[in-house]
Amino acid sequence: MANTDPSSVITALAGEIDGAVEWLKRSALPIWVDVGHDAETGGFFERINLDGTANRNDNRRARVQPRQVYCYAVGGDKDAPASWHAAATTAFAWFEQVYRRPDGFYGSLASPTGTMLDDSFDLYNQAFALFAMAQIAQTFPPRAREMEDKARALLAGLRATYAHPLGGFEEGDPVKLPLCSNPHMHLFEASLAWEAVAGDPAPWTALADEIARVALTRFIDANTGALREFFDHDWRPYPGDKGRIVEPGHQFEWAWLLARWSASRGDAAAMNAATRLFDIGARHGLCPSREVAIMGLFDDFTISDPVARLWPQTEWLKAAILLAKVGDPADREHYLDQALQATRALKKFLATKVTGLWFDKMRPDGNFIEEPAPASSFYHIVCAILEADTVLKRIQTR
Ligand SMILES: O=P(O)(O)OC[C@H]1O[C@@H](O)[C@@H](O)[C@@H](O)[C@@H]1O
Repeated sequence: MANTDPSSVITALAGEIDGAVEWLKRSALPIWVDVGHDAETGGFFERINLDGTANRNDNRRARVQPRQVYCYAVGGDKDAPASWHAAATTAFAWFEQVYRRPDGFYGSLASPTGTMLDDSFDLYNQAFALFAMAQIAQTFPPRAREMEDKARALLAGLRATYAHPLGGFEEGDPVKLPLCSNPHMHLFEASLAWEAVAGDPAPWTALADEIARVALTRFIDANTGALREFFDHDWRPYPGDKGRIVEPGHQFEWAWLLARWSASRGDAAAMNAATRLFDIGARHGLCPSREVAIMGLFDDFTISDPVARLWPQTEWLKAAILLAKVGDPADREHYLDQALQATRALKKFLATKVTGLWFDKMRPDGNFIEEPAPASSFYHIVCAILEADTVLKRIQTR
């Protein structure tokens, strides 16, 4: 699998990434707004069928709307059709109108016409609300102040009601177990996005630093270097097999975030943790025959779930390309080669008959499950392709 000539790896990687950018701009962004956006309500559909028609009757998860808002705010650059930015704006308005509860938190699930079906609090959904607000602030400067006020109020609410005494956040009020690393990962992502765009970055810097500390001291096992998913109320591994789950996609996703954080803070220990996470994902989380990242391991690195979903491939790519830039220069060729492998893995999932859609799950036998493409994966794809394009260009010009 490994390709050892550095210049040929960069050339191959640049070719793959150019192809991915082309696919994104010419096929994916157009179809997910033309077919995937519901002009009647202003929100986004959950899924597009593989024949290219919208799946209009799905209920809509709160996480999907802000993820799609991010895609069309960040993807709609100056040459983009006006409909892309318009879709981001109307979907955010729909999200606010439908999911926002009187206490300022966001509920979890709504019907296609906008009736709230499950208004329960989920930390995960609050993280994506914050993330979308940051991208709106970035893309639409006249709305920056409004978004910052809104995001600050949401963060204040989270701190007031859900702050965990040992750092990080609770899953519920009253206490709900297990505690989870996953929503913290997305809060970390949102805090880094806000740190870059806020008029007053201080609360976001504090949030990012707090989450990094909890990740380094609680989520990551000091002996193996692996990051777990589920915890008891003292941030110890949750009892039973649940507490032993280690997801390769999340090893990569946290590696990317901790590498970003470490580069901005000059924190060498965090960079070591990030490279170790990457290494665990790459050593134990890749299927040699299918050449893709799989869903689940246990803490002894045996396989807990051999299915390969699309999103871990995007996280593999983001972490590899960034570590090629900010990691140990002696390992650059290794990371570039990993980025090339990840790009090729991602491409397998994008090979649908109607261009611009994707398969979400590859079975252990290498066949994809034939099912509608979920909108929830788009944010992973957009972020990975834009990150790979930007970082590779920086690597090439230095
Ligand atoms: O499962 P969906 O909604 O497609 O989201 C895709 C995935 O995104 C990742 O960043 C993680 O948070 C996963 O736990 C999640 O499953």
